[in-house]
Amino acid sequence: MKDPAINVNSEIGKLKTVLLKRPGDEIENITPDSMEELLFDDIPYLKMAQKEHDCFAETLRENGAETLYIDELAVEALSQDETVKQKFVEQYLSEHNYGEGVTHDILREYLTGLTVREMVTKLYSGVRRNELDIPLKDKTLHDLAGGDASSPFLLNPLPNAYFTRDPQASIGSGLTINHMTFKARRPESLFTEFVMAHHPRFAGHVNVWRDRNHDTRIEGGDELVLSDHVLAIGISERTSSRTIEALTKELFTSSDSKFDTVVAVEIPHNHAMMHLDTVFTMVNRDQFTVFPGIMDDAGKMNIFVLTPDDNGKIKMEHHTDLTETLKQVLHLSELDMILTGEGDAIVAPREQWNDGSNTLAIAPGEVVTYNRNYVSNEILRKHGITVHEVISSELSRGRGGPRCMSQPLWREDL
Ligand SMILES: NC(=O)NCCC[C@H](N)C(=O)O
Repeated sequence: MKDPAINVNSEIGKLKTVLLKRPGDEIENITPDSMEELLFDDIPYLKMAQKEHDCFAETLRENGAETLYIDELAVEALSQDETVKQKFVEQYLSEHNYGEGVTHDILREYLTGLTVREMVTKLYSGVRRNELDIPLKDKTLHDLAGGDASSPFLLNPLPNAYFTRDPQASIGSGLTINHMTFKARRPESLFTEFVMAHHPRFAGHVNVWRDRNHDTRIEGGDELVLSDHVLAIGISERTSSRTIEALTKELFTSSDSKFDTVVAVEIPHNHAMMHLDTVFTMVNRDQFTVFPGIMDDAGKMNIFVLTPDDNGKIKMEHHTDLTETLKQVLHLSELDMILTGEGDAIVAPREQWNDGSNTLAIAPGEVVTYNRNYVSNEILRKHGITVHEVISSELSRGRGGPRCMSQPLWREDL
C-alpha cells in the first residue's frame, strides 16, 4: 500500500492521530425504556459529558495527538459527490428495514433535503416519528402495528458513537470495518465504511482486512495490536471465534500484512466485560493491566495461539496462563501484570465497572485513565507508569473508558 493513511503497529507507540466522536444530541434521546436496548446503564447529563469529552480530547492534543472526529470526516466524505450522499442514505434506510414504501420515501426526502452536516447530525441523534408528517392513509402496517411502531423513533439514536474504538479497528496499515453485535450499534460502522471509501485522506490509502458485510461479529474493543506481528483478540460477548478465524486467515495471507500470531483470549460474556479491552490493556513494552475476574481461582483461562503452519493452514495451541503466553509471543523474559484495583475483592470489580482496566496508552509507559478509578491509577504510578487523569462522572455511564473512546489511526513505530 502506497502512502498508507493508517499506521498502528502497537498499542503503545506515541499516539499521533486519533479518531473521536464528541457526544451529541443522541445522548438526549436515551430514555429509561430504551436504555437497555441502547446499551446504557443510565442517562448521562449531556452538557457535562461534553465537557468531560472535551477535556479528554484536549489531553490527547496537549500530548501531541491530532484529533479527528468521525462525524466531521463523514460530512467531508459525503460532500464529495451527490451520488455518494444518495447511496449512503439508501443504504442507511435499507439497513433499518425501510427498503421501499411511503415511510422510506418520506425519510429519504427529508434527509436528502438537509445539508450534509445537518443530515449526519440528525442520523446520529435519531429521527423521531413525530418529526415527519406521514398521512394516515399512507401508513403501512409496519408503521402502525406493534413492534417498531411502539418506538418514538423512525431511526434510532446512536448514543454509543462516542466509543469510537468499536465500529472499526486499526491494524498495521489498515483496519477492520466491523459487523457489530447489537442492532443499536450496527449503523455506526456504515459511517466508517463511507469515510474510508470516499474521504480523500483515506480513499485508496487503507487496507480493509475485513469489511462489515458479514454475518459474524467483531468489535474493536476486542482487537489489540500487541506488536507489529502479534494481535490479541477477545472471544467475547461481541466477537465470535468464527470471525477471529477468518480475520486471522486474511492477515496471514495478505502481502500487506506482517501479522503472524493471533492470541485469542476467552473472556466472560457479560455487559460489564463486553470487550477484551474492558479487562486487559497494554501500557508499556512489558507491562499490562488485567482484571483478575477473567481468570479462575487458579489464575487460569482459555487462550488459543494461532500461527501459520508450513502448508498455508493455521495451527493452534491451547494455553491457560496469560502472563506466560504473552512472554512467549512477545519474546519477553519478564512481564509486569498490573491488577486493576490491586486485585481487591471490592475495589477491583468496582473500578473495573467504571473502566479502571480500560487504559489508553499514548506512549510507552504513559496512559490516559478516568480520575474516578483512583486506586488503580495509584497502582499504575507505583509501577512506574505516567498517568494523565481525565474527569469521568458522565462518560462512564455508557460503560466505556479512554481506550473505548478513541480509535488510533497513527502511532509512531516502536
Ligand atoms: N471497547 C469498549 O469496551 N467499548 C465500550 C462500549 C460501551 C457501549 N455501551 C456498548 O455496550 O457497546
